[in-house]
Amino acid sequence: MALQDHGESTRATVDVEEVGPASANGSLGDGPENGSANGDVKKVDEQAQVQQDQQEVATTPAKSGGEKDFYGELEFTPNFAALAKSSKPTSLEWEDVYLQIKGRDILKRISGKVGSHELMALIGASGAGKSSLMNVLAGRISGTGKKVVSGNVYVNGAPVNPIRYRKNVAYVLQEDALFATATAREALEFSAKLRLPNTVSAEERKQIVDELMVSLGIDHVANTMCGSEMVRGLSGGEKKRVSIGIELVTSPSILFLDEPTSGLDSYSSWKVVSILKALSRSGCAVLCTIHQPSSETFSIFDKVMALAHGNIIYNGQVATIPENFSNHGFPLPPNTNPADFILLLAQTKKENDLPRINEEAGKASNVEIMVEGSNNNETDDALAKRQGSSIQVPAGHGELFDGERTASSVWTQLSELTKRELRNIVRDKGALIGRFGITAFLNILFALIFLGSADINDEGYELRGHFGALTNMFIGAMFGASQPVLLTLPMERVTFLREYSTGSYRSTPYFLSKVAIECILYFLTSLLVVIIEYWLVDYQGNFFALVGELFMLSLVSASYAFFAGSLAPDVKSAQEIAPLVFVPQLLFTGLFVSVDQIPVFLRWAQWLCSLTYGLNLGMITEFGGNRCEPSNPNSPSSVIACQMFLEEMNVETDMVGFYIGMQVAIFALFRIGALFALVWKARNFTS
Ligand SMILES: Nc1ncnc2c1ncn2[C@@H]1O[C@H](COP(=O)(O)OP(=O)(O)OP(=O)(O)O)[C@@H](O)[C@H]1O
Repeated sequence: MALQDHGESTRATVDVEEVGPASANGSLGDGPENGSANGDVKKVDEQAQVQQDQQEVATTPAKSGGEKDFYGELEFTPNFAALAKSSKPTSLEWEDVYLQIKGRDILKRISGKVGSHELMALIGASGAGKSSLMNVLAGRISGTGKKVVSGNVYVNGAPVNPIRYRKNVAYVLQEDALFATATAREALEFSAKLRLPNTVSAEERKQIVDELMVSLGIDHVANTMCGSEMVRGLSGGEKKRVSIGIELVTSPSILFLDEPTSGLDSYSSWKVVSILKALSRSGCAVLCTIHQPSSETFSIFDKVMALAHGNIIYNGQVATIPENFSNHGFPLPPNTNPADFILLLAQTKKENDLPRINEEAGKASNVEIMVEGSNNNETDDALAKRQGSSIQVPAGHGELFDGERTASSVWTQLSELTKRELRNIVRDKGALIGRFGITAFLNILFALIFLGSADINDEGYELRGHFGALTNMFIGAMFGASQPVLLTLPMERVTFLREYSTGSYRSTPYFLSKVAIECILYFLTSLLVVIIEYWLVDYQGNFFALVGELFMLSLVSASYAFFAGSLAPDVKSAQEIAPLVFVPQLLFTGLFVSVDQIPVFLRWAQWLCSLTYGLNLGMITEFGGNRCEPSNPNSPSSVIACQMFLEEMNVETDMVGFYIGMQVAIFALFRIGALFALVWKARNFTS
């Protein structure tokens, strides 16, 4: 059957007389890109006409469904004319993309194209390979480990290595990885401040954010917090539009979206896809995976690629689906949503019985205009090739991670991140009340239980009670500091991964901002604990020494939690890992068994126990020197008894510096470990 050759009404593309030997260049495999200076891209001289067309398309509000569009009456006409001025019209083409994971063929030589000004949907049953294809094209999967990747990718007709090109594309994740307590405006401003070069003035940034909020239809909720499961905030559709806006601040020319409508009702989905259509009209090539779109939403797309079992079953215009399938012996029943029809076919037919309809097959390849001297449309790679230089980028080593390249300075990153963390503490009132309220409640309870236990002048004084009160206070500080981190980090981590992987900031400012805020919080909670307990329990040591020791232990305990939270896939797993880290600490303090009695091959673990060092310092503060000397001769307390107790507990009063040094070392070790764990996750971050 002869496929119809459908015109591309909105694209600014031109046929080329000659296309260079593509397979040698822009390959997805391990090989370097070493294309020639000539021959890859054929330039044409119709630029002026095409650019005029592009401008017209860009300034025309997107229509979202023609006459069938009953939502159209609601007059939602997003317009990204402003973006059209700053983004470069770009097309994305891929050829023979192959992906194998653990010996299984996931993508079987897929070819396709999404032109500038085009919106393409990637559909297919679950597991068909949609996300995999998009991740390969977006440079988020490389041929390392058990993955084999090959194929060619072209941007504006020039071969590129997607991993190298990754920083030029925007990727909107399925999960809205938004900072819950930031407002919609703050989320966009944060992205603009950290991702736009510092040549962009504050006023220009504000204008970009303002225009985006209007275009995305979120200006009316500008000051509403994004929200989360714990914090009330934006609706699902509004959050998705904020997520898109965050990526749009950099005026990307290629936009990928992984299931942008998942979890949204049909009107919200329609609105999001209408926005994508308008975006494509600004010159952006937009590709998104989508599950079960309504007919109205599906008809907004220009093109669709349907996958099944890693193969294309349809690649072409949305409008010609009925005709093409009918020509292949699969007539679309009347009043059927074409997307549902394709998905049903994909899931009910055997692999060999499925059609392979490809409108692009056999067509002369189209490439976007490239003009010598004017780099308007040109990619870095294309420029390098035109100039005859070769680019060698081994798969799996995007520059983003190797150099942690960011647009803003480290100081800007540190100040923005710290401001955001501070705001988070103030706005998340539930967490704030919980943190200080629970600390106050528990320590009042402890103080009442151990009321006067540390009073060495009391005739009923018992060293055991004094030590018990002290131990309880330190154990409380350890768990009090680690629990909030274990609960929040796995949730916050996805935001870090998104922001870090898009080059918003480096890892060090992120960690420093966290530590800065922790310092404030842990100092205040430690102070609160000692204020409550000091006089009620009647501790003997220096008030500020006890505050400092609890503060140090809190910071180190949070480091363990940070490490566990960085490794754990979710909150539940983090909670499950926590006992592994904290319970052994109780055993190595010497509370239940002397360390000398623990088998030698396990004894090394004592060196990693911050609780031991913290408690040793606390014991020196409470029982060291002549602090056990009572003024009441009837009290059983005595300096000698305390010294013997310290010896029994293996506490050396002249090793204060060592105990502090070990706390600092453990703090650094686990923080750096967590940092590596997070950066490693960010490197492998694909969804
Ligand atoms: N890291 C991996 N290890 C093993 N198999 C994988 C991995 N990533 C993807 N796959 C497999 O590749 C196939 C395609 O997955 P992919 O996520 O691309 O499908 P999808 O079409 O996007 O599905 P969904 O709509 O459910 O997200 C699936 O069978 C999946 O199990």
